[in-house]
Amino acid sequence: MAICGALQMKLMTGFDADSEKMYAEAGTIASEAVNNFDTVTSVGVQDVFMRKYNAGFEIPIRNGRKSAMVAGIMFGISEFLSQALWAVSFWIGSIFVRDGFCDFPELMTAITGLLFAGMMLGNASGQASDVSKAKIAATKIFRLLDRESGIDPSKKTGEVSSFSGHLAAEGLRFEYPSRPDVHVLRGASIEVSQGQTLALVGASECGKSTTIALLERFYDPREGTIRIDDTEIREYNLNHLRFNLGLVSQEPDLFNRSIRDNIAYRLDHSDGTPVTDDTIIAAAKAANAHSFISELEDGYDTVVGARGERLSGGQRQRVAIARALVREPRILLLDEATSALDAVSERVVQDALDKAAAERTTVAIAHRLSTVKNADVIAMVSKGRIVESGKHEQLLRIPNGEYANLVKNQLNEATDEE
Ligand SMILES: Nc1ncnc2c1ncn2[C@@H]1O[C@H](COP(=O)(O)OP(=O)(O)OP(=O)(O)O)[C@@H](O)[C@H]1O
Repeated sequence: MAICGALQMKLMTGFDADSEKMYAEAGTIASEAVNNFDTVTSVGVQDVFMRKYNAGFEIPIRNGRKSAMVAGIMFGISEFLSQALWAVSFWIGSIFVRDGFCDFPELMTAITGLLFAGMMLGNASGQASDVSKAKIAATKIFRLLDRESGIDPSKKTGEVSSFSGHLAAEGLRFEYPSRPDVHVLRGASIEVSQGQTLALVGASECGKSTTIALLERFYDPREGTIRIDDTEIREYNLNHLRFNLGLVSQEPDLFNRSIRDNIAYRLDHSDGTPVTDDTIIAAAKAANAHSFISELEDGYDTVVGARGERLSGGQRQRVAIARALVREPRILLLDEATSALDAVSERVVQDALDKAAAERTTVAIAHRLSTVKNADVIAMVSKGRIVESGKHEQLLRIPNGEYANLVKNQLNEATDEE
């Protein structure tokens, strides 16, 4: 019976592991469809997602049948053995009593002991499928728990209340862990002095957002250093580092809470003291958000909905800017902060960003030349390297330069559109 149980567990571990993988994939498809509900319905691909989702269950169903078959056969064998044990024990026992080896009470004591042990073993083998599932789940959990990140958020040293804002990155080389063969950054170096604006420009996928991700320490570079105020960013306490960098990205994440909470969000949690209304309003004013917030029926108490769905793109972005500014960071990171907006919203948001950048060190990724032209330094990124850097006019003078070509192309596109 114990052998049956062990065999059942061994066979079913393989089936269950495959099924677990397929369930996870089907779950990913379902959550993609739900999270992108608007896109999925507007392009009418619900059926495609349904088919993919159903296809995800083909292997688990097949495995489920095999697994039920194995469990059934093994259960049958172990039940048969347990009943056979009764029969054989009574048969042999009766011979022992007949030949005088033992009396009847001794026989019953031995048989009861034997049979109960057998039944317990049989029951245990019935749990084999649960044991194999628990083994798979526990392996995943322990693998996750044993993983050590090189980026330690619990490090207590390196606390910093504010930066002065000098930023320098040198020789950055980086590949994403999920795609180690793709060399995203191949020795990129940038420097921006306190209070200046650096614009990162370049073709799609050349590594601009990745540079911002490294500055925020979402990842560490494989090679190279990033220094803020002449200290390597690995030396800073991670929370303090991020707290002092104001990040505004293309699609801001707003929480399904009031505008006030969304602006004050991280400050409330950092030292436990709530942010005053004056501070929130000052940040909203600096982000050109105060007037539209005041016009809402519930003002700063307006709940914005999941991911800010009750606000327009431009309004969401201005709340995100206010959230970045309320902490008064000395360094602002703008990752295509206006590229998802229409022309009118873009102007209002850009105006807010220009105001915010005026007193701060700013690293901005932007596609539109009107946004980058006035930057103190423009860095042209190409295939993971900075190939040109300087002011707009300087870069335009480089014969056949990449930035000059980019400008020419954008001007041609603008003329074609007219
Ligand atoms: N999380 C990730 N995992 C794996 N690869 C990624 C990840 N994020 C980006 N990449 C890859 O890294 C490369 C650089 O991406 P990155 O977003 O830095 O480019 P970018 O210059 O900002 O592009 P764009 O202007 O289109 O936003 C791309 O090939 C991209 O597919």
